[in-house]
Amino acid sequence: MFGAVVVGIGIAGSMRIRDLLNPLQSSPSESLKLIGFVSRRKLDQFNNAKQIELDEALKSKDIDAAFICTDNQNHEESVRHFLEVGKHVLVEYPMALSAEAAYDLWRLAEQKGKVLHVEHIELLTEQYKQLKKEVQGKKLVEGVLHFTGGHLDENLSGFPSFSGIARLSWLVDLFGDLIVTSATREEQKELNYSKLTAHFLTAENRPLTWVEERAPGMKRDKHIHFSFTTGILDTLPSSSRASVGLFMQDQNLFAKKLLGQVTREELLAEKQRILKCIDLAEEIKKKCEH
Ligand SMILES: NC(=O)C1=CN([C@@H]2O[C@H](COP(=O)(O)OP(=O)(O)OC[C@H]3O[C@@H](n4cnc5c(N)ncnc54)[C@H](O)[C@@H]3O)[C@@H](O)[C@H]2O)C=CC1
Ligand SMILES: C=CC1=C(C)/C(=C/c2[nH]c(/C=C3N=C(/C=C4\NC(=O)C(C)=C4C=C)C(C)=C\3CCC(=O)O)c(CCC(=O)O)c2C)NC1=O
Repeated sequence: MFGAVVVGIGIAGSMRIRDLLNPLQSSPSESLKLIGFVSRRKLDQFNNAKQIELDEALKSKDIDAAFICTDNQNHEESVRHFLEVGKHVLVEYPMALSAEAAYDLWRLAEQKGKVLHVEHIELLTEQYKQLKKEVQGKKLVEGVLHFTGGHLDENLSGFPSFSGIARLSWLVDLFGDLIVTSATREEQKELNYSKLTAHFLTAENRPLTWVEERAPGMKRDKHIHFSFTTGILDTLPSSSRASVGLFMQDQNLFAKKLLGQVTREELLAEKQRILKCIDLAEEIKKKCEH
């Protein structure tokens, strides 16, 4: 059994507590046991889970793993604290808000011999799995991925190429290695309007564009326009809900890693994908700031 603590009780943290208390039957998640949660608010009890102080969680011999579900801005610090005291860590994406911090945290995890797992539920949705099937084997001519969503506080969420890393993760998982050719950022501060546009080239020199647009009240949505040599794909597959919740799927993956049931090759491929996306996010940020 691995004792677990959840840090940060917002949308993601609440779902983590729910899933830790109700693991999927006969799945690796049954090897995780919720010991308590850490929150800055005084909550005492949450779904029968017990609130504990951060210091206590870091010291506790009953806790083997921490689920970091705080705002992006806090990820680096929390991940570092728990790795330093020899705990395994699951962190919600993005793992950090700079490439330097991300590489540093992986090094620390390896030094300590602990699992560092970054949640990427955007790759686990039925819609994405279907999209991946539709794209597989096709040759890209050019493509656009346009995301819209509500306003995010950048002090908490970080630069949009990091808070929007799930879109980068789609593009890299679909089309392989990318290089950033240019990136711009448009902002109307008084309206909390923000639009990031990044241009890439694939390894086959095909152009890809990512737009991340946010404003108060803007609907959370994604649009694609992918031209292939065989035709155009401009609607995302409609998809049913996964029979196993996304956070539960992710928790199973983490538990499998703790149990040593994931091969070195798989671990390495995942780490490389995550760092590749973080590198792109960093590169986009730099280009926008120039
Ligand atoms: N909501 C979702 O569907 C998904 C969220 N995520 C990621 O999960 C993380 C959290 O997102 P949400 O739950 O949506 O945000 P949220 O704003 O609902 O929750 C964040 C919580 O962390 C708490 N917090 C911040 N700093 C803290 C600290 N130092 N100690 C203890 N608690 C602290 C905040 O008070 C808040 O309750 C983000 O990194 C986000 O990118 C990832 C995938 C999906
Ligand atoms: C209803 C308000 C709502 C909020 C505040 C919300 C927040 C939210 N959803 C996210 C991703 C995500 N959120 C979901 C799914 C959900 N997330 C949910 O909170 C719910 C209810 C679902 C279920 C449909 C998925 C699948 C992702 C991964 C990125 C994606 O594919 O869009 C993220 C991570 C950053 C990002 O990728 O943009 C945040 C902060 N999502 C919401 O839907």
